[in-house]
Amino acid sequence: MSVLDEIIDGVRADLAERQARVSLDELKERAKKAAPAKDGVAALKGDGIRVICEVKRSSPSKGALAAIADPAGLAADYEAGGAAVISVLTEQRRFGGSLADLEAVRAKVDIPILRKDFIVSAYQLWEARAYGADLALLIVAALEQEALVSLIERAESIGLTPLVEAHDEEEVERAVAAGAKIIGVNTRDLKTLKVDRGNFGRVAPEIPDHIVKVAESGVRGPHDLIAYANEGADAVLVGESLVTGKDPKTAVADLVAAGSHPAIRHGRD
Ligand SMILES: O=P(O)(O)OC[C@@H](O)[C@@H](O)c1c[nH]c2ccccc12
Repeated sequence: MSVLDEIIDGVRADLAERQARVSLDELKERAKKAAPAKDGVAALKGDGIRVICEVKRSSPSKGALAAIADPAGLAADYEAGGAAVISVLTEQRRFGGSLADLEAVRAKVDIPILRKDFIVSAYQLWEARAYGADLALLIVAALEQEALVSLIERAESIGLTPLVEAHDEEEVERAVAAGAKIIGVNTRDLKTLKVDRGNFGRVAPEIPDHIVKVAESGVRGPHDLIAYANEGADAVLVGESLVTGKDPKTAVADLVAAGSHPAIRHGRD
């Protein structure tokens, strides 16, 4: 069984527990009371390279990264540094996240929020909306094509923008065929957990121009952002280097400044 399969088994068990506690109708009621979702595509497209900053306590590959006693405070620092979107990991077993983190971050920041989890059912999309997310991650490798198509449709119908994660050319093809408007290429293989930054440059050319391209994982600082940008990224998703560094606000500001440099735009046009 791959790491991804193991994670999804745990996610399904936790999901069954929540479903037994909170009915879908209750969740829908709560989602109706949430502020309308913000436009995820608009947040990630435009001048400069947009930076998505992640609230991430631990990972299957590295174990504990940072305690993050105050996820909302960290997210506020990200926002102050110029983040375009905050990513909140809500998976509990391997990443140490929760819906409570999502709720706390929502109460503190105004920019769009991505629910980062292993979404396998519409119930989790309703949860995302009910706890204030604007975007939701859908991982191609975790879903049959039919499920991917229907979760993209369902996400959009409730106002969520799906960020569809692919790892290779074949998964990009599936994401495009399923109607993704934003595709993230994860340079970490979720089956082996290895990061190969070169993967973005190989896979990104397969993504049609009208689709927003996000480079995920392995950004240690501005030089990695610039490399991804020169390979066509509209945005980067950064977790570990921000949560393990000393000053997340300055680290984000440095990334945003690097991503605003005119030379990058020039290289891309
Ligand atoms: O911590 P990093 O290397 O900066 O990576 C962030 C993000 O890309 C990574 O957390 C991630 C990408 N796709 C995922 C899917 C599930 C869980 C986590 C992820």
